Amino acid sequence: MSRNVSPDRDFSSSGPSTPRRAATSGRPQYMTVGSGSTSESAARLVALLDDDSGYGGSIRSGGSNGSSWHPGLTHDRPTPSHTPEVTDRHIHQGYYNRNKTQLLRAINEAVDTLKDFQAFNQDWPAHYPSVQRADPSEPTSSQRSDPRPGLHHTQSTLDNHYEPRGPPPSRPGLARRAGTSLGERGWQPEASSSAARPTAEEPRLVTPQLAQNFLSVLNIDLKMGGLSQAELVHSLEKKSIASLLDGQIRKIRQHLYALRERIEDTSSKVLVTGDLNAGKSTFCNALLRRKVLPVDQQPCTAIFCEVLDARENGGIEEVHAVQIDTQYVRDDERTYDVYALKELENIVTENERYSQCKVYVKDIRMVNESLLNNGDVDIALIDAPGLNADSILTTAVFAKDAEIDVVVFVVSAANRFTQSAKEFIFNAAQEKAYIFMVVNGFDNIRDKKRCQEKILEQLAGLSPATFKESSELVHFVSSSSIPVAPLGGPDGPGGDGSGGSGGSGSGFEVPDGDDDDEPSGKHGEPGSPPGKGKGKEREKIRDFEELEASLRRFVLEKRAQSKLAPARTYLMNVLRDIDSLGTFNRNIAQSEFNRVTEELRTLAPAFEKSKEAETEVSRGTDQTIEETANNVFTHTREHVGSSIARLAEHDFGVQYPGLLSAYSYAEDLKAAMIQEISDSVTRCEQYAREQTSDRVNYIKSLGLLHLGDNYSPQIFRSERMFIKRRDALARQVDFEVETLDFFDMASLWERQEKVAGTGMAVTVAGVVGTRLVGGVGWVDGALGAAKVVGANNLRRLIIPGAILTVILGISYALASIPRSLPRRLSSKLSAQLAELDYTHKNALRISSEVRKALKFPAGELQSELSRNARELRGKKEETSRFRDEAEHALKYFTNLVRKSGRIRNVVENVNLEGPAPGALVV
Ligand SMILES: Nc1nc2c(ncn2[C@@H]2O[C@H](COP(=O)(O)OP(=O)(O)OP(=O)(O)O)[C@@H](O)[C@H]2O)c(=O)[nH]1
Repeated sequence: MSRNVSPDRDFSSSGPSTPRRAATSGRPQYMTVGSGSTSESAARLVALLDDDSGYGGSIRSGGSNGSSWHPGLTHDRPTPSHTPEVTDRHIHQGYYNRNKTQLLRAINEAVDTLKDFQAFNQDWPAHYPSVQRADPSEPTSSQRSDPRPGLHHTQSTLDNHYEPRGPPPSRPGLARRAGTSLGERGWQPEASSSAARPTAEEPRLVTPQLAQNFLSVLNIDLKMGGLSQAELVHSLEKKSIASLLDGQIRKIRQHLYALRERIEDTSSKVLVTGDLNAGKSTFCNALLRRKVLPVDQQPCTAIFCEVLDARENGGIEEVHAVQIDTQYVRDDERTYDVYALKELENIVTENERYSQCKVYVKDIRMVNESLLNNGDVDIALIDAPGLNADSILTTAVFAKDAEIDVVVFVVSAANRFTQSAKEFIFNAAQEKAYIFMVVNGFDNIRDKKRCQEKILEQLAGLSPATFKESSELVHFVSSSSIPVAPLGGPDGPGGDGSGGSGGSGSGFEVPDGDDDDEPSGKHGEPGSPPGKGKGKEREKIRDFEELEASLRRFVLEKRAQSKLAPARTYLMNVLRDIDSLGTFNRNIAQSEFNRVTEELRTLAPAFEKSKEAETEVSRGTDQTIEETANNVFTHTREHVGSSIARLAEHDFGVQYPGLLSAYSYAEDLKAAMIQEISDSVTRCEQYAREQTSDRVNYIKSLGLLHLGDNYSPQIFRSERMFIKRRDALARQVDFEVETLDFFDMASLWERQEKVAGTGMAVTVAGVVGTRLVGGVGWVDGALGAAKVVGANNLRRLIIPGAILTVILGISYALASIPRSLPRRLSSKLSAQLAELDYTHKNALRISSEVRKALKFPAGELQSELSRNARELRGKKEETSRFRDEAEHALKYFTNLVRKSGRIRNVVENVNLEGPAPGALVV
């Protein structure tokens, strides 16, 4: 094994770990390892450094003596030539830009759509699907509540003829917004703006299985009080759901903004990770062609080091060490400590104080060569600590970060995949699918073919996708073979040349030319033939350049996937959810529109009919009331009047006990007469009751006719009529039985005349003969008798006759008490009743009670009908409003579905795959 160095480089003066400075010239120094001749790339790099890089100008041009490092990064760098690789990159970039533009446009449209949706959701709370509860028979809260709260109040009874009815029959619900079953069980829509309305039947829409997949990003996360989401959706007010949905949409919008920002960000992050001491830092330095990160044979990198273009830091090269638990903000110096680049070595071991450091360095390479700043995308390299039990988790988390576009895994060719490496790759492969593999230290391997086979064999199991693309993604290189400029520049103070294991000491370090496959680490051993070493060296550099080209392609391609794919996926989810929710709501709006339109079709005539019924019933009941009251009035007058009139003839069944008890007889008779009058009134009342009951039933029948089952009048109790305003005849009638009442003077007088005539006739009969017989009246008889008997005889007859007459009269009067007393009493009673206006008053009382009794159901029916008409009017107006709303919602959601579909088509057509990695390289 020999170490061959370029003859024009002086490296003998210092060992590999000693900082080197060009001994003889001021121009950038470098060392090369190998056959002794400069490799093509190294030569190009040297030429570049000498002529173009702005390292302070070429020493040949006699400019600066090169004592200071002036990476003229602010100078224009030459436009790269259109090599196939560049063309490939441009094509990739073209794909990327087109996809990026399409996605950005789609994001903006989606954001606008979501904003609209939020606004619409305020007016028309969107329906949100929920899984129906297990027991459909269980009433919903809305079903539990009375659909007619207004009817629950106790109706104050105006009259005690009526009893409050039982619970009202259920009335058809008012117009409500409810979805229509779309088929399968499991889902049901919720009412929206009609949130307070009862939802008698909540249709199911899709199966619970589908429900789980229904919404992904618009899914409202409801985790409260141990209730399931479905239960919560049920228990929450529709407005609450709408506001939760609003919150969710806001979050989605924010996420879309973040994605948009990330898409617009032209930088890309590459995480370089791998086993301890696998050569990660060496690899990063090789990519940068500058010894930026400290390299040590002992594990040294303890924190994440992100290498960024110094232009992002105002062109200043420095290290920002970010303290643990601090969020790095470049513009806020409080979030980090500033160090010079050369101090990086001390910082990277500092994992007690710092969590990461940002290393701002100037790019020394041409646009077409640089990975860091290649003209298309600014790449930030992140050198991770070597994997071990402690760091594996942190690195895995880091690798999963959405900001990481590409994971480069550095594996030692000699050690192959360790357990930590396997674990990491296996996990990262789930996330990233492709991992860029750098099998480093390949120069140390003697049986390269076997090593390659072994590595690929292991990789096949760890990341099949990467294995499949291994020609593009797996590279066997020797990072330490790549010439790197020292930290301070090729001739700067930091150029210690330790980047290559066999670094020789000039400002630019070219590692040793190990041409042996032995895993020996014996770099730079002298003795190898110079030609062989040179060829091998060139080969290593070529291998590395191929790696760089692949990595650039991979970064560009993966950037598309890592930046655009999450946006695309998320956007697709958002749009799918908008579509699902839009379709769900559109269908509900459609069915609601159909339902309310149909409802309106029947409501209009029902409303007209209700108005007609109101008038008709009003007229009908008024007439009935009047007729019935008049009928009862007339009946009462007639009946009571005739009872009074027939009092004298009425057999009250009161026995005349004789003269001695005549007075009590008279009292009994009087009471019986009063009773009879009262009875006649009672009969009239009974008649009135019957008439009223009949008419109440008639009114009820009218109610049933017009209101159907919705009509539930109070129960009429006819026996409760006339309770308050009873007839109080006994108390009103006030007359004493007088002696004269026992004698009917008129009839008595008439009778006496008859008796006197008879006596005279008897007296003179024998005298005057038959002449007297034909006499009609006692006066005639007397005159006749006077003529016959003669005046003297007659005078003698008068006294006994008169006595006889008186006796007869008295005895007659006494005997006729049972006949004359009723007459007398009845006429006295009649007179008093007439004075009291008894008949009329009772007729009025009874008929007015009838009127009142009938007015209640009539009024009740009337108010029911008015309420019904009012309700129908309200329902009609409300239904019209719902129809307008539903129509508006239908239009909105139809548009929403159409729009989300259109945006989705655009997003779907964003093909992130592009051409296969390297496919375009001819
Ligand atoms: N022969 C040979 N040695 C290498 C190669 N790459 C790195 N080395 C050496 O391997 C040792 C470790 O290199 P580093 O770059 O520090 O490794 P690392 O993975 O960054 O180490 P940690 O971050 O501390 O885990 C150094 O001595 C390097 O010179 C290579 O390709 N070939």
